Amino acid sequence: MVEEENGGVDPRLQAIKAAIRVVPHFPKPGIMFNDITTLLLRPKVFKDAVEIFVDRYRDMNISAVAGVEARGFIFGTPLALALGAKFVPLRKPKKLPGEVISESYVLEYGTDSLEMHLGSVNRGERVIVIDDLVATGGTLCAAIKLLERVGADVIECACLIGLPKFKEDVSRETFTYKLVIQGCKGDKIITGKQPRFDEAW
Ligand SMILES: O=P(O)(O)OC[C@H]1O[C@H](OP(=O)(O)OP(=O)(O)O)[C@H](O)[C@@H]1O
Ligand SMILES: Nc1ncnc2[nH]cnc12
Repeated sequence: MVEEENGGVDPRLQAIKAAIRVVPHFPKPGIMFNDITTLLLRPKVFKDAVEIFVDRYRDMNISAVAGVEARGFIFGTPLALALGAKFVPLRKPKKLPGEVISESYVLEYGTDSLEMHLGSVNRGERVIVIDDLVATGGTLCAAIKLLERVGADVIECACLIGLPKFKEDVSRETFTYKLVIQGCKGDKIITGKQPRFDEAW
C-alpha cells in the first residue's frame, strides 16, 4: 500500500478504488470480478494509477517492465515508457512468433500458461513485473519463474488490485483495493501456487 510519510494513505488510491467496478458472478458463479475498464474511462484516475507506479520505480534502475497479458499490458506500457525501460510482453500460449519459454499456472477460474520470447531479457537485467490484479498469485509466480529462468533479477511485482486470502473473501461483497507492491525476493512471492501475501497487506 502506498503510505505517505505521516502514515496517511495516498489520496489517489481512494479514487482508484472507486473507479474499479466489481461484477458479481463473472465469468463464473461465485467470482467477484474486478473490472478495471471503468477506471480506464477516467483519464485522470488512469494517469494517477500509472504515476503511482512511476513514482515508485523511477530511481530503481529498472531496465525492463514485463507486463502480463492482457491487463498488465495496459499499465505496463506507459510505465515502461515513463521509466525509459523496455517493455516485455508475457503472453498467453501460441501468440509469440519467436522462440519462447513457457510456464503453466492455476487461476481462480481455470488454468493457463504464459510465454516469453527468448532473448527479450538478458541475464542480470533488473526487471519489474506488472499486472492489474493478484488473486492466487499463480500468474505472478509464473511470470517470475519465466524471468528467473533467463537469469533476470526480478526486483518487484506490482499490481493495482489485491485480493488477499481470496478464497475466504470471495463470498463477501467488499474487497480492499490497494496498490500492492510485492517484493519477489526474500520470502514474499517467489515460487509456488500460494505465495505469502500477509507481510505486504
Ligand atoms: O493471481 P491469479 O490468481 O493468478 O490471477 C490474476 C490474473 O488473472 C487475471 O488475468 P486473466 O488470466 O483473467 O487474463 P486476462 O488479463 O487476459 O483477462 C488478472 O489480470 C491476472 O493476470
Ligand atoms: N476476481 C477477479 N477479478 C478480475 N480478474 C481476476 N483474475 C483472477 N481473479 C479475478
